[in-house]
Amino acid sequence: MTDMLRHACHAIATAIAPGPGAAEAETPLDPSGGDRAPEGLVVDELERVGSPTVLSSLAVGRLVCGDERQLLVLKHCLSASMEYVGDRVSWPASPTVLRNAFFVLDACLKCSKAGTDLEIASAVLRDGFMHAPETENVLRSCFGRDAYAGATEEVVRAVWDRWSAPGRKGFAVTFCPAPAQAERQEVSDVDGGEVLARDIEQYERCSQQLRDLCSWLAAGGRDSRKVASQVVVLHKVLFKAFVLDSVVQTTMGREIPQGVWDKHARCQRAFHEVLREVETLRFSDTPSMAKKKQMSFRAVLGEIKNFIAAEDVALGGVKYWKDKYMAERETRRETHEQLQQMRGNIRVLCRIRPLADAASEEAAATMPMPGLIRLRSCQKNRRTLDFEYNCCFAGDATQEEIFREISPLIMSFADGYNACIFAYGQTGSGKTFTMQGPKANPGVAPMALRLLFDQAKRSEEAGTEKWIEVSFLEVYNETVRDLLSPSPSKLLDICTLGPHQLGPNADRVPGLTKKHVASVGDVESLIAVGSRNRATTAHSMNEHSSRSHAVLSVRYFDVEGGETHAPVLHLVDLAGSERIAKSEVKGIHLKEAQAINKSLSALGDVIASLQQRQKHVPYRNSKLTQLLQDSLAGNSKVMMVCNISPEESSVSETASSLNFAKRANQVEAGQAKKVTVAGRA
Ligand SMILES: Nc1ncnc2c1ncn2[C@@H]1O[C@H](COP(=O)(O)OP(=O)(O)OP(=O)(O)O)[C@@H](O)[C@H]1O
Repeated sequence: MTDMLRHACHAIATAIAPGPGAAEAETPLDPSGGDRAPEGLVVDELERVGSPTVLSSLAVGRLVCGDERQLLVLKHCLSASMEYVGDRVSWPASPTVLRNAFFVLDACLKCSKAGTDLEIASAVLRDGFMHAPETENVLRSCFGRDAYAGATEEVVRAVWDRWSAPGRKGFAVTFCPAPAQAERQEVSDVDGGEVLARDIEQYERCSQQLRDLCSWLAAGGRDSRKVASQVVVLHKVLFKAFVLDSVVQTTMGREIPQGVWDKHARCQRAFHEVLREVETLRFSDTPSMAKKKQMSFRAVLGEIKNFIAAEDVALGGVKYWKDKYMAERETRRETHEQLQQMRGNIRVLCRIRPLADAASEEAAATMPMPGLIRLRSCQKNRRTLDFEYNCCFAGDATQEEIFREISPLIMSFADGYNACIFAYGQTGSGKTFTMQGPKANPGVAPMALRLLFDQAKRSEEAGTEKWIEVSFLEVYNETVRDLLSPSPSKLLDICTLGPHQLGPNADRVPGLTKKHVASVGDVESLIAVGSRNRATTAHSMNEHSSRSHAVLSVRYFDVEGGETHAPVLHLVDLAGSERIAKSEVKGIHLKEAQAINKSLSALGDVIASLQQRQKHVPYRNSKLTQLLQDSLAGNSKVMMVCNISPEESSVSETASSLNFAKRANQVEAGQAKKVTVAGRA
């Protein structure tokens, strides 16, 4: 065993088996460490050991121990070594990493045991040792050092020749030992304090790593289930570099210079190239793969979020990181959407109502960044709770912005799929405002119908026949009332058949009035009539509190190619849950409040059993769940609008609504199918 190897093994033993006596260990490496997948091992060690010297020594140790699965280990160790060489090891003043990296190559070439090592070395040279400014610098330096004479020099020359082979794009340099001195000087200057120059090198290195990943994917990595973890690792490297940068800039009290912004943009582009590459490899074809990818994003986003939270990255860094977070979040959001569609999840949209009295109170529910709702506790310890959703709106969001998020669902309904949108939330949180809205500022229902009429008009111009029917009912004190009937107090029954037993032509509520509507004006007048008939009352928390759950159902008939599609859209404005002690209701209103809370709790039980995929789902426990069972049991695209109040006095109700929304979002109802009926219902 050479001195160099003894030194390497000693370092490995110290790093891998810390503890009494470890430092004196003479045995180089426990080969059983190789039981894990090579990539995992390197990544783990990189995280845990965190020392480039030890890491490159690890490569040496593994090589000499004759581990059969060395190719990937070598590749990773080499790239890790290069990373550190290019990053912050001031070579050639810190030659250990370099020496070890080349020792690996050298040993591979020299040692011809059964040809394996030679093959590995050739493979590393052929595929693994990619051209990058840093590796080029390393090679250049080797020519100028006596220590790398002999076999290593041959390796270096082999790599060089491969890089400079005719036809190789972007590599027009011819080797000459002299520039090595100049390069060395340049790098020393970088280490001497040229932060920006170092940064550029760092970013370019990251970009190069990303490009290498692309090559790796294209060269066969596509079969590997490790692609996701590779992306995450590189992503982390990239972001750590960015954060370091921001911290340095910020703590130096400087503005982030334009060059750094440009680098960020470059690296981001490189990262997106990799993502596209991953896409073209159809990595997200199956739900399980899509889920993996989504988890990768989540890991990265979590990391960024932590960085943003860190006080170090105050000032200028924060803006940068917020932008970064938003860009990444958008990518993740798209993946998440795809995944949710594949699984038929109940989608969730959260909306914070504006403060009722903004002048005298500070909001306890805020949206510090897109997709994140932060709840500040009113307790003494002032804890905060974070809730993440794909789609959140702060108090200043307009009705149009909310509808923009919902309109794809309405289009899908017009395309033949059942849909259900229900507004959930504490009393006074803005459900009716969101679903119906005042005349001058219409909400989801009027806007959805306007869109449907536009759609119907366009299709009719193209020669297909459409017509729309609406019905409007309420569930009040566990009774069903027809809000469009001339005698709205007449009670109706709900069909007791199970969710999959009811035919597409059948009505869940037989005898319910259905009105054919020809224009938005028709619908608005019907909604006005129904709303007047709806039970509302005033209590301490809302002047016009709805005391019932209201369901506006729209059936959209579409005759196309001899087939009639007649999907149903339910627009549900639930009554608000309330703490009876807080709303101070008595008598009949107390009974109403109890009925509302009971039915909402039945809805909670249904959601919980759907989420846990229980065999029995207790739809029959309330009129509300009996009515919604067709939508919740699958075959319908469902969206929940979770309305929340921002006041500090509502924090516990808000937390419970947000938790409910989380559970609802986890319900996978399965993919909805187009609804076809035999004829006009
Ligand atoms: N986004 C908003 N912008 C402006 N005002 C709003 C908004 N959301 C709600 N409000 C106002 O807050 C009050 C309560 O809203 P709303 O009646 O819609 O609540 P709710 O959740 O339907 O209550 P309940 O369950 O008691 O019926 C209303 O005066 C409404 O105009």
